Amino acid sequence: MDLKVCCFGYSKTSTSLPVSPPTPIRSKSQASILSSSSSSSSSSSSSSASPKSFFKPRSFRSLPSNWRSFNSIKSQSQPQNSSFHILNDGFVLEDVPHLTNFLPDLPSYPNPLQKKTQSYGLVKKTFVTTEDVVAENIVVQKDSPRGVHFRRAGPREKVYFKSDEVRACIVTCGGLCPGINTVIRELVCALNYMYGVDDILGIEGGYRGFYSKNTLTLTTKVVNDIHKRGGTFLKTSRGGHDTKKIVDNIQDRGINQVYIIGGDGTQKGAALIYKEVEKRGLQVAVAGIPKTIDNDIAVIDKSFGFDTAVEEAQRAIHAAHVEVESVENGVGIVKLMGRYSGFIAMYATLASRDVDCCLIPESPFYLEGKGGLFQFVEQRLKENGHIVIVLAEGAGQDYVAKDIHAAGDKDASGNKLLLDVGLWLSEKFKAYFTKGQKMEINLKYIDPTYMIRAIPSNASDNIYCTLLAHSAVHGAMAGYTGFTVGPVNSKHAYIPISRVTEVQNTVKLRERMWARLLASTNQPSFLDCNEEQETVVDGMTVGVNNNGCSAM
Ligand SMILES: Nc1ncnc2c1ncn2[C@@H]1O[C@H](COP(=O)(O)OP(=O)(O)OP(=O)(O)O)[C@@H](O)[C@H]1O
Ligand SMILES: O=P(O)(O)OC[C@H]1O[C@](O)(CO)[C@@H](O)[C@@H]1O
Ligand SMILES: [Mg+2]
Repeated sequence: MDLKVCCFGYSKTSTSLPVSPPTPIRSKSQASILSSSSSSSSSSSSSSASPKSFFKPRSFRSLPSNWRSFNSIKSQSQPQNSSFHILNDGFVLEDVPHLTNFLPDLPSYPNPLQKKTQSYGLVKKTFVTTEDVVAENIVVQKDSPRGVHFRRAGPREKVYFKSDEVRACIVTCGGLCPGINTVIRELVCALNYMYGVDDILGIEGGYRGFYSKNTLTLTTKVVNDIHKRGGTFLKTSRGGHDTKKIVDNIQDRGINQVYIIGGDGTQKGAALIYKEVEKRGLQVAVAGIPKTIDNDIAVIDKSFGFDTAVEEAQRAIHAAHVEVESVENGVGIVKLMGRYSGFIAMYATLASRDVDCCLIPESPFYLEGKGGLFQFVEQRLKENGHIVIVLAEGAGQDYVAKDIHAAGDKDASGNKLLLDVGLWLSEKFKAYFTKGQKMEINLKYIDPTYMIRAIPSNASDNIYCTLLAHSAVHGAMAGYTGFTVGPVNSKHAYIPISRVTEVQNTVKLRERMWARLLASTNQPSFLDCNEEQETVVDGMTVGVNNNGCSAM
């Protein structure tokens, strides 16, 4: 047989996973707690319907002569908590867990979308099959291995929940982002309109809300207008993740589908909840929906709200440009969000064309001397009479901390609290130009960070949020769990949570987008041009020749 199947983290078979005996039922949890011995009036047995029999070897090409070693593929990404299915032509499926992995006798039912009266009645191919996958890399070389794939998101022929036995909950955690309310609204509508679920709870105030607050009842009527508002209808918080208390609460309330909207920290919390649910043998699907204004979540094309944020940032940049154009030696500084990732700053700069210089966390800069920021600003002021600088809030943090001897404080989730680099830079410019009597400058510092984050999502983000919500609901109803949804090369996929939390998405200085930005602003790269030396770029040490170009 020419099929290689490899599993990491847990076994795909049911034998190696402990399944807890049924625990006493306290509320609606009857449907939520199924032991391996449970049986019910299933329309089909899970052993044939469960997604274990996918990717039959006959569906794939035979071994190419220059097939690279299994290890090289495995080492590209090796999630702790997902299973790999590797075929010998270099095809890798990074699969997401399924409830039948630890509840092998779980009954399945025909998907209610099969009814012709439902919204999907006319769709040519209603259901995504077990063989539909999404490729992580679409730029490939001839004869290169087929690489990593994820399961395509969408409705499945069989579901593992009866509609009237679903008790779903939704929680939002971490910072705000345009579009959260749209996701909440669309989760409720998708559950209700497509799957006939009418028992949906809102967990208020982030993870801590599971154990410290009463729930809200969410109906399509309650959420009808919330997408028109910024923020989160369910409120949010940082800190307060206590896996045991959260899962106790899920169990006590009889919740069997958990939709978790949040950033990288939230997704790490979701992975822990999934693991605990699995340990307890509960029929609870855990679905993560990635949210981050910083666009710092790996694997997915981009995060929802990002487009809206970039669009809104234009308004601030435009205001800065108008201000500095109208005075002599105008210096405009606009600070945008981006703790470790400068995507908003980079895209807003590229979109605007009014920006002379963009500073991001990934690209260290310096002020004094040849190739430094002071020299560049002075030159642009002499040439144009004004300059606009866009600054991601996480840029130059080490530089600032060293300069002002700041201690590294943290927020409730353990994230480093940032120093105000915009204020710091403003003072530095004033000291250099005005106090140093070089020239009188007119400095305007604009900090629109929270204004950008607090607005409702724009049209394209609204559509994106709808797709995310639908994908999450289809996945949970189909029995998938411990997954995150998101577009990979513009096709929505189910991605193992661990895969999106192991690294952060950052701007890569050695990729083309940053080069496009440098070409567009014609700003310095801040690589030291004076001598041949080594510098750290994208976490790698590279040689830099005396033109400031990478020598590798
Ligand atoms: N490593 C972790 N393990 C478990 N829970 C975590 C972890 N990191 C963060 N959390 C929890 O996730 C929630 C949100 O985390 P955090 O404040 O870091 O925001 P986030 O989800 O990363 O979103 P963003 O950074 O985009 O605002 C908090 O309740 C926090 O306790
Ligand atoms: O002040 P808060 O709400 O903690 O959020 C600030 C942080 O949240 C983020 O928007 C990420 O969600 C960062 O860009 C920012 O540093
Ligand atoms: Mg985060």
